[in-house]
Amino acid sequence: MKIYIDENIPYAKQFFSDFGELHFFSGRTVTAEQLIDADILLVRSITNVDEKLLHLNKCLKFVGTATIGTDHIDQQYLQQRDITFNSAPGCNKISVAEYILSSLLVLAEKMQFQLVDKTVAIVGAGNTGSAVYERLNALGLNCKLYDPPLQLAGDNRAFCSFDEVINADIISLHVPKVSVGDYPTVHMFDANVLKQLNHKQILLNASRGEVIDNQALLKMAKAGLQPTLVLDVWEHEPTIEKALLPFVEIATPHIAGYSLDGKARGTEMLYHALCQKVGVNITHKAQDFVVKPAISDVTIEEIITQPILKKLIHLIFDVRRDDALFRQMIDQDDGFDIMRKTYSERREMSTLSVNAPASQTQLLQALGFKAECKREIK
Ligand SMILES: NC(=O)C1=CN([C@@H]2O[C@H](COP(=O)(O)OP(=O)(O)OC[C@H]3O[C@@H](n4cnc5c(N)ncnc54)[C@H](O)[C@@H]3O)[C@@H](O)[C@H]2O)C=CC1
Ligand SMILES: O=C(O)C(=O)[C@H](O)COP(=O)(O)O
Repeated sequence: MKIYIDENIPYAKQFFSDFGELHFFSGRTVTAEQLIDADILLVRSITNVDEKLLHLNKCLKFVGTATIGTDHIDQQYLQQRDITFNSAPGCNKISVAEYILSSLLVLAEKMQFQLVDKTVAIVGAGNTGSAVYERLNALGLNCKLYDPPLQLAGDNRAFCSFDEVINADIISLHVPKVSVGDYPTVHMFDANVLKQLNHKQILLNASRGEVIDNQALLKMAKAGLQPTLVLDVWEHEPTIEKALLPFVEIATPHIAGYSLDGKARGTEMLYHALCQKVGVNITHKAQDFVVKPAISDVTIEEIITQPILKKLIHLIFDVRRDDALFRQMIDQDDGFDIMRKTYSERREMSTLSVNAPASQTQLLQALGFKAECKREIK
């Protein structure tokens, strides 16, 4: 069997060598000619899998994307050709939530506010939105969820209106890219919605760039009216609107989901799907391949205040590192993609054991750490 794999899928050799001959390709430039004899195709989000890419291939049986998002896959076309498709739902939801947490802690320090005083609207209450909710709710923010499709489907959590979204102190976007149907998300934040926001609010987008009309945002920013912006995703990646950058407080090149753990989980999920498709037993586990973290234990002697939490989170992941590097790299040819390709190892909070007073373990666990109980503070 010939298996064609995006070169940026980690641990592909370890997981897929048993299935046949592996061929690696560059996700942005792969062509129909290259894939002519592929039996299995494994991609990431930067490869559009459609008729244009697959029309020369007559033997493809399985397509997998090691990502949560599936907007780059023409699933109807794959269905027509009877090609099995699997994605990796939720694989990197924790990384996205940790990106949001780091960003908010940085902004809270810089702008001198307490998270607990803020209301946050989470737009999209699926895997990533819920992971964000769990963490921010544990920190005492007033969290509101906005997700009409889920609400309509009978999800029994409390949901808010769009009016409440645009009036929240913090708005965090966690929707898929959808351009048709009753609840499209492309330009959900268009000029009309953006003009209802103000400079006291914070708007974070770690979903897909197209959810915010970037030109309308730029216009607003040039007039000095934009909310504080955290943008991980951009319209027209990798050729983004660079003029936006000076107006963005935290800017990164679509790496919110880029922890090693999240990526490895994505590969493992495709491996499971392929084992099922081919009818073989699962013999490999991501944890056999993923290396130990650089920092694995820490002890906290006090009650966790916001400054202590910031230090703790940033032992593992500090979004300012990525923001600084991005601003340096974006002017290089291919800087957006080079930074993603050479992204230095980032781990999830779950790789850190925190030894803390017993009263703090519930919070630490809700934030995703391995919490170990220490004697209570007197
Ligand atoms: N920046 C990054 O590195 C990453 C970005 N993503 C993006 O985040 C998106 C969301 O991921 P998940 O939460 O895991 O997906 P999910 O499918 O679990 O949840 C998405 C939620 O959005 C809701 N939704 C859809 N249309 C909506 C609308 N018009 N208004 C409000 N809610 C709406 C859906 O009902 C669903 O509950 C992915 O589709 C992907 O595009 C995902 C992982 C990493
Ligand atoms: O999982 C998703 O959806 C994402 O957005 C990925 O984190 C994007 O990573 P690449 O597939 O572009 O490497």
